[in-house]
Amino acid sequence: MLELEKELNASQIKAVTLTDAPLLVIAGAGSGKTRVLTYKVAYLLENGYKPWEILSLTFTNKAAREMNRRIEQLIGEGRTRHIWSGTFHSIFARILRQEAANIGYSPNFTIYDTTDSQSVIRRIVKEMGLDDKTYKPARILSCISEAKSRLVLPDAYAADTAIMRRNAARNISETHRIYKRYNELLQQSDAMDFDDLLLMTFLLFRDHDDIRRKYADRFRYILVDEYQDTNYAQHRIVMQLAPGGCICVVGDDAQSIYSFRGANIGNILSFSDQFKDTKIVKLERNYRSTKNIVRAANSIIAHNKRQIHKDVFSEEAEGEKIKVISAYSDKEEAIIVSKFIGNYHLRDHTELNDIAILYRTNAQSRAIEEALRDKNIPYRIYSGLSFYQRKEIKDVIAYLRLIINPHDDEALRRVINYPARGIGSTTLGKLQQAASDNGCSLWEACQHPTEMGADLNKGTLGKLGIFLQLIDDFREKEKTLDIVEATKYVVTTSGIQNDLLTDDDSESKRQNVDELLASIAHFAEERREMSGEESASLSQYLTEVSLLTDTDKTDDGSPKVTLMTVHAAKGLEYDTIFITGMEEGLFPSESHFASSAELEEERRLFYVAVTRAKKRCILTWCKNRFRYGKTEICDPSPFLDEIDASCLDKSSKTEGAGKNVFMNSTGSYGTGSFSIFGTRSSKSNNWHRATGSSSSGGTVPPRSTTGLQRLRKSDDTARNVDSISTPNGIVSVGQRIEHGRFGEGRVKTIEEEGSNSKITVVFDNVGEKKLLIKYAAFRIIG
Ligand SMILES: Nc1ncnc2c1ncn2[C@@H]1O[C@H](COP(=O)(O)OP(=O)(O)OP(=O)(O)O)[C@@H](O)[C@H]1O
Ligand SMILES: [Mg+2]
Repeated sequence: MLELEKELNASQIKAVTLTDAPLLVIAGAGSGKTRVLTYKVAYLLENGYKPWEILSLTFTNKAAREMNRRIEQLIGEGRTRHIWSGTFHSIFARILRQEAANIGYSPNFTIYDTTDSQSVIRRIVKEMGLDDKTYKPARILSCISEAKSRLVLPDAYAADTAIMRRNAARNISETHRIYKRYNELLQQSDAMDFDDLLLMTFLLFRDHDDIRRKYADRFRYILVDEYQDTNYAQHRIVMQLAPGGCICVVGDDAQSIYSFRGANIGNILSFSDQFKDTKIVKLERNYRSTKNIVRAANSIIAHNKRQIHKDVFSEEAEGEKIKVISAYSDKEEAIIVSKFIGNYHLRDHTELNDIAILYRTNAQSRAIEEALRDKNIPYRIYSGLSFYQRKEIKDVIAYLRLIINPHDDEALRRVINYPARGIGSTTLGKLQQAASDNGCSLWEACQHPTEMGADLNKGTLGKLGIFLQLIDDFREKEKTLDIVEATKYVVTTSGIQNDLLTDDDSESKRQNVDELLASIAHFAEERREMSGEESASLSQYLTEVSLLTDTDKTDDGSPKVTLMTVHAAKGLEYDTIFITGMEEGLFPSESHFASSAELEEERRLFYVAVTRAKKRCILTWCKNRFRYGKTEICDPSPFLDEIDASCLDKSSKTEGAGKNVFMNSTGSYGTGSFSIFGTRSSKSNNWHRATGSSSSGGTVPPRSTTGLQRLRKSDDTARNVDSISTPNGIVSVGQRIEHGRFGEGRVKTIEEEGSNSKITVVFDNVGEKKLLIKYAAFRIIG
């Protein structure tokens, strides 16, 4: 049974229980918006709604999973199984697959990533004889993406004089033609890009009212988190699906940070104009952060002119002041951060999982990673989708994509001659030309090259035939094997395995391919648990991978510091937050010179960063930063001066950092490895195994378990014991000790875990603390 009164305040309860009118919850950071959505879903389920009647749209798929987990804790296991929950993109991909035939696609259409899309544009620019320095793929793709997210189709694009004038001024006046051709080629390849997942859904519902009605009737209630970051297409689809206004959206205009991707703050501001009789609930109490952090955040956002005024307040403790620390260089900045972490972990027993390091750009992570590795501090990194962007992973996935959709030109181009099989670029060029002349996919051109005008010699035709047979064989196998077995078969039979085995430098690539297999197995398992499906399909897996967001990656959950961009941190919370690179031109980024609107967006981003912290926030900047291949002299961020001075720790605002760093001289603690992919990397899984080895640490044992590792593994298993030998003598449960800082206390439990053995002590003055024996400074007093 749900006990709302115990878990929510009055405004939150109102937001949860109000279901007979469109509802807009507009509230500051940490005020419980996501919590309201979670309880609201549980409330709906308790009040007669069926799971499949609820559509819950979140910013990441991980957030959706977490929400479901919490709901099950509240009202019982299995209750969320058939809820439609996930990101806009993943939910609409699912609907589009079901309805694909109505828009000229097959249910197995491919989702092109940015690299695929840019490669198509590159080909079109060449085909049209345009200058590739002016018509840069990234630039053109962003124009197309902007048009799609505003639901502007190629003809309307060409007819829009404002757009055409703007493009002419930028010397890209042919963009509308590229856009048109780009859509044709994607359709021919049975492929959609990310923006198509929204655009096509909109068109599907617009042009097939029966289908729109089917979904609008099915979803009796729609919930959307982070509404301030929806774009126009998403906003319109929501309107198509909720004509009756059975909808609740939550958001914070002060946290709108995706306008560069077409997000429109106006969607939240105009919500009540779009939905008649909208009720608005404001939440103003922040439950996440200390008073000091909330005050600091308020003082930052107050500098923005465009905002809905809110009085956000906290009833938590006053808390620590915010530290501002300057470093000489980015390298020193990273060392300082790592020392602070070591110290917080050892001295204050802050869990590594409760610490996050944020930065404005991914490039900043390198120096920080290095410093953490030096200190043997394990970390996970949410950055880009580096694992799935690796060549060996993309190669395997391209084969998988071809199995599902042989018309996927980009996948075919990638593997037609990998591993090398004598089909060179000249042949590919001829096939491409034939496909282009006949308006068909490359796959079709490969099937009938001669008929389609590709002049290939007999030898080449033979090689091409073998390749086609190989893919056909894979397609057959996929019907009978489960997805892990099917992928293994592809890796061996395609020749990839052999290629990686014969290359001496391929150890890490082989590990990555293993990791891919592990991720597929994990996916299948999760699918079984979550939806009760017997076996997951390859197509489902590929959809999931192509729609992963930065924070969606899972890992083994072992204690690690989290590294990510501020954008990726949206919606998350940690005890301790470091915000690094607080420099003019970096945060705020250079774009802010362009307009005051850009500066305000950067400021909202800073507001998001600070409001992730529950207890502690440390801001760092450096005087010299290595950027764009050279060392630049930096000024501190103007944002630092915008923070209410009473919220800052004055003593920390000093030159250099030495004074603030109180790490022991060796600085190193614990041992072990780190996650390099930020995903389920074999290395991250091995961290526990490596723990307890010599303090030089940091090297990763190979995957196979050697005798030594087995030994370490057993060393690693924690068990409760009555007494343990320590550098301070033998300590037993019940004994009294005196600790250097915490004073006197009684030993409650002892966990033996090799070099990670810990004692839990109930101190007379400071309560219970868990201490790592190897570092704990204490003496036995009775
Ligand atoms: N009534 C409440 N009682 C106890 N804890 C609460 C309450 N409301 C919210 N919280 C807690 O406060 C924290 C912030 O809540 P939540 O993440 O839902 O806020 P939010 O408004 O979604 O924040 P953001 O704007 O960053 O997305 C969470 O840890 C949540 O569990
Ligand atoms: Mg939230």
